[in-house]
Amino acid sequence: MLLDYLSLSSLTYTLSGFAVFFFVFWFGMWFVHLTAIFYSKYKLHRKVPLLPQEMPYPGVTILKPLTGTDPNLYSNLETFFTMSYPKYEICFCLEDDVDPAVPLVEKLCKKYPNVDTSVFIGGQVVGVNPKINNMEPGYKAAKYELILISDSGIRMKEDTLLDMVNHLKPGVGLVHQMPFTWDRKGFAAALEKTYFGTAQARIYLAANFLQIPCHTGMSTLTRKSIFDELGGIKTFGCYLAEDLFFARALSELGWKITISGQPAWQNSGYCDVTSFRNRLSRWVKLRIAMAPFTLVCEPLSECLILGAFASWAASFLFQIDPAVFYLVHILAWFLLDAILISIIQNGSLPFSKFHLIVCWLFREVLGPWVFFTSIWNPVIKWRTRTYKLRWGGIADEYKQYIDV
Ligand SMILES: CCCCCCCC/C=C\CCCCCCCC(=O)N[C@@H](CO)[C@H](O)/C=C/CCCCCCCCCCCCC
Ligand SMILES: O=c1ccn([C@@H]2O[C@H](COP(=O)(O)OP(=O)(O)O[C@H]3OC[C@@H](O)[C@H](O)[C@H]3O)[C@@H](O)[C@H]2O)c(=O)[nH]1
Repeated sequence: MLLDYLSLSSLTYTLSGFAVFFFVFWFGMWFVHLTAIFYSKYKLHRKVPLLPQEMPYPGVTILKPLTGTDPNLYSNLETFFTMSYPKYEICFCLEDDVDPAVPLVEKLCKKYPNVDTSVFIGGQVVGVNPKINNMEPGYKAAKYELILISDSGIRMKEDTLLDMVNHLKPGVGLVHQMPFTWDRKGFAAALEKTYFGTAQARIYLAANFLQIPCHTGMSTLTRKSIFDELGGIKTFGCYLAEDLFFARALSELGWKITISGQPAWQNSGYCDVTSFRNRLSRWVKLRIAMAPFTLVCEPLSECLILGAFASWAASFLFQIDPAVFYLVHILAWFLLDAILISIIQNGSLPFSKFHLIVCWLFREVLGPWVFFTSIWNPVIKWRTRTYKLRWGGIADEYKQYIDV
């Protein structure tokens, strides 16, 4: 009898402990939502102020790693030639001279002879990260103290570089653009925009507000002297997630990190649900290897999963109807996400509210599914190569993978 009573009370205590934990986490996520909304409102899409006339704009070396082409590559690259910034050079880095991007680059260099450009072919193997290997020769030849690393799918507005440089205040060592997308047509494009404008933006903004290194390296402005102090970009060649390791190293040196006023306008010409899913899966694997706490926190921070646990906790602790709680939770989460994406878009979305609901629901189901299917397989495919990740984030090339 006494034993029954004791085991019952210890079960009750254990369940109460779990219920309290889920409830606290649930409250924490509303804090993340609100932080992201207020911070995005404060930080994004501010008018770019010009530097005072007596302060000349610093020169910027743009490193553009390219491998292969896509239907939007030419127009995306062209936006780098038409930026309104007084002093910059573009270093195109290509893996080999038969790369289909070579003729596009040559055509653009001919069309804009006044823009300072150089082309580096062949890269240099300094590690496993193919992007770093590709950029190494361009990095070594960089003329200017400021370096912008800009991925192939990125599109610039006329004042994007100006905006980024303006954010590189004294003490700031890294300015990055929060991933978002340029307006494109189709379901996959709407899905991508919804993901980058809600689930990812929420954590990205909250982490950056709290100065927790959370940086995706698709558009990164930094100082060459910092890279040099850390041994050059080759120091990060052993990682596939060179972006996060660089951000961490730089903040350990005491530099600040900030996001710029414009998000990154990703505009890859290949936009389909499968490649999007594969990219998310690659990123999940990187995150788990680099920040193992995401193994628990990431699925738990998903709307549908957290809602289920919080509904149970609410019914256990306060006898609230779990079905009603769950529905209200999902509705409130969606509304806050809708507010966030509209702030980041800074104008009307290129799809209807109905499409937003569909994409949002699809993403909310896709997110946990991608997560759980990714954790079982440590093999990572990135473009033409395959890698295996070790705990801590160091990668080994697995084998040459033939198909893209
Ligand atoms: C009650 C608070 C709960 C907070 C839970 C947070 C769980 C983390 C969930 C999702 C992580 C999303 C990360 C967003 C962007 C990452 C994109 C990405 O993977 N990029 C890689 C490739 O470029 C890159 O190498 C990795 C970058 C960053 C990974 C850092 C992960 C840790 C983020 C921690 C954020 C904590 C926020 C806390 C707010 C209170
Ligand atoms: O084999 C490769 C793969 C990629 N790259 C270049 O690296 C850049 C990013 O490649 P993708 O667009 O395929 O990949 P992602 O958008 O997922 O990259 C992102 O995640 C991984 C990080 O290391 C990157 O810094 C980040 O930008 C592109 O400019 C691409 O041309 C290479 O030069 N060689």
